[in-house]
Amino acid sequence: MSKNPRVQTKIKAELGDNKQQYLSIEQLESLEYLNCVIQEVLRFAPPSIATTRSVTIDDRLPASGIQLQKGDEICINIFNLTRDKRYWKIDPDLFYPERFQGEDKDHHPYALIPFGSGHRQCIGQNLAQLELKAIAVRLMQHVTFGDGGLEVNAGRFNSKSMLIPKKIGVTVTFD
Ligand code: HEM
Repeated sequence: MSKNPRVQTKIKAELGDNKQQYLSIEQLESLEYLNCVIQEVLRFAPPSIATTRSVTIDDRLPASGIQLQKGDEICINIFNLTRDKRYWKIDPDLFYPERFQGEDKDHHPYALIPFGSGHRQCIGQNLAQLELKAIAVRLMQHVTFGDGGLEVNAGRFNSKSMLIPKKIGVTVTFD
């Protein structure tokens, strides 16, 4: 957000006159641009960078022909999928929420799986997204984030199984 004042301005514009009050779940759900921003945050910096699956039968990957054995553990790299240029029309290294309103609206369903997929997908994903929206709205109703400068706000990530911001130093201005 601190590096994208344009995005903050658009969220604030979408909030319109809702500058003070708590919003209902229905109101939060109706904020289309905010929804794109949340999707873009989860794409650009997926908190879980990977998930795993156990192979239950001997199988072969159709495209590459790679042989899988029953009992193998497969790591599905959620982060790499979000940055794979084969699956995104707009440069995936760009933070650009509008992609979900246009060129990347119909992206491959498995190119963006921050909560996993299938019958072991995240049980808390709707709660998590609602919380993210509520927090983002409360912040955007009251403050604007600014770039704290290259030294403290260089971005980047540390990652093991979770993606942790490396250098985030922002200014906070009360509107
Ligand atoms: C931004 C927040 C969150 C992210 C990015 C996230 C991500 C994930 C991912 C990637 C998985 C593995 C899914 C798979 O392998 O297909 C998972 C599983 C799970 N998550 Fe979350 N999660 C979040 C929030 C939550 C919350 C708020 C809860 C509970 C209220 C929750 C509960 C669970 C549980 C119980 C599982 C295991 C499901 C199973 O194995 O059947 N998560 N989550």
